[in-house]
Amino acid sequence: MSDILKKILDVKANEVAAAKKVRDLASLRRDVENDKELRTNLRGFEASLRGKIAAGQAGVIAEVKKASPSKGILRDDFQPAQIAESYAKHGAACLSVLTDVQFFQGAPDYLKQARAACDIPVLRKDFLVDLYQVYEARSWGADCILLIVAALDHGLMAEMEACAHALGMDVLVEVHDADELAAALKLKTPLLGINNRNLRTFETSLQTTIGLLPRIPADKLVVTESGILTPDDVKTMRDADVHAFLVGEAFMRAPEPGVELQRLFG
Ligand SMILES: O=C(O)c1ccccc1NCC(=O)[C@H](O)[C@H](O)COP(=O)(O)O
Repeated sequence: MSDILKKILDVKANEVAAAKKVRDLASLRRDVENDKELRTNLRGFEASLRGKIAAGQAGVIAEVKKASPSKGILRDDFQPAQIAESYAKHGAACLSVLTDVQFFQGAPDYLKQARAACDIPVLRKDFLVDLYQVYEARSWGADCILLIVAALDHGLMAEMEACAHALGMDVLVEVHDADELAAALKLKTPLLGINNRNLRTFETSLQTTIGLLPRIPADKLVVTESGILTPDDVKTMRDADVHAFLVGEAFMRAPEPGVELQRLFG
């Protein structure tokens, strides 16, 4: 495991322990399961991606991310609601909102603000290490969670997936290599993210996605993540039959993120 991932996971374990002291898992779970609004107010993350792709378009998961460990601050004028509106207006299928505070300068409130400003589904983008965070995600309105194979014991990962599905959320499982892919394919979710960022060097290579494609069954929906910066990058992926994208930096650095989405994806 890379040093940065180790550091992030330590922080997450501490955050969960602190949150449980305020409200324990049983109580959070009860609140989420008994909230009628939360049981019904779901937007269908996978369905939104598939809808765009069926219409011949790219399924773009547009990220709301103020900063990152590799690049520092990406955007000074950071207004999650405005960014979300811009993405939705210019054709994003879904949003990805960073809720991590320490490393990405995200916040749970940003997820709530972004979701309230549009009608497209939202991914809680964070490093999930405990069932508690799955319930948290739904309590904040998330329609989908991210499970990172490199960060999780495989038994716990399956348990978190089952919990998310029981709450009506979709699950995006993320891999970086063939071993992680083998573990991800044991899950039920059809949403398979391939992250092009090497977590040791922070370098991105689209070959990470391309190289894993032959090992992926046809019923999986591949999402290529990280390092999509130009229309040529998009073309490379679409030529390889990859039509779903998770993009952050390229949009965050643009004056109007949604306009940049349209420029990259046409
Ligand atoms: O973005 C980082 O620097 C980073 C560092 C360590 C772990 C994860 C990291 N990023 C998470 C992501 O997956 C990206 O935010 C997402 O794929 C969008 O990538 P990009 O378009 O390159 O901003």
